[in-house]
Amino acid sequence: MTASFSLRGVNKQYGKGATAVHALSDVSVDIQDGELLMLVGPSGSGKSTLLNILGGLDHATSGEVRFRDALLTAMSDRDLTAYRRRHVGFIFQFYNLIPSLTAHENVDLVREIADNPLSAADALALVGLTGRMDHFPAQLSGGEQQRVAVARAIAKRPAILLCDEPTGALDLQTGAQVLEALSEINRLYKSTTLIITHNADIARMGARVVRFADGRVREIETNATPAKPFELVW
Ligand SMILES: Nc1ncnc2c1ncn2[C@@H]1O[C@H](COP(=O)(O)OP(=O)(O)OP(=O)(O)O)[C@@H](O)[C@H]1O
Repeated sequence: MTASFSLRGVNKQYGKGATAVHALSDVSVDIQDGELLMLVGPSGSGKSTLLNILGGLDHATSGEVRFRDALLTAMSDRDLTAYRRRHVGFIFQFYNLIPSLTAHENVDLVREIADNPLSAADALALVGLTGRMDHFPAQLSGGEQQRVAVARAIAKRPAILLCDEPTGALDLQTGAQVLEALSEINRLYKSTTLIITHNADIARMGARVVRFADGRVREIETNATPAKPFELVW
């Protein structure tokens, strides 16, 4: 497999002097193309900071971040925006859907900025929402809204899917449906998928689990047989 991301000595510091926060310290890791990787660790250990840097939302303070042949850490803001639009789908804990648009229209919006998108209907079918396309967010459950957010993220067929606590606001059953959708998309489209979770059970669905503490990678575990989302308990 080829490396999707290659990180070397990545540091991220917020602020200066005595009040500086070292959100990431000397992070070096390779992430393979098509991999499903879980990021775990205590609150404040740097997981979201790393995701934001990989997604081109934030800059590392020092070190190198490469995506395939491109050195993200040398890119201008404009190039990073182009990279993000072309290659990255984001899913956050809160779904951030536009309340006045239907599920179909919410997904359609993102397709306009993509080169070769899935149809909104196909993206919604992948997350099991064919019957809910014309519903507004307020007419959908939390799990369904999150699945619309997943459909929106995957409609542009991103090479990378970055998920920050995607089930943080959901119960077991609906959370498992969202994870099932992510795992299926990873299998079908081979999007490199990174999922942040606080939950040790959810982490078992990753082929690898990267454990953070104090802004550093403490451990990388390999799972020979990753768990299926519906086998997870939390
Ligand atoms: N914009 C910012 N300005 C200043 N400090 C920040 C900023 N963003 C994050 N931090 C700090 O950087 C550190 C890492 O934060 P980060 O959000 O990456 O942690 P996390 O592991 O994702 O935490 P959580 O699990 O609570 O989301 C924390 O100490 C946080 O307070």
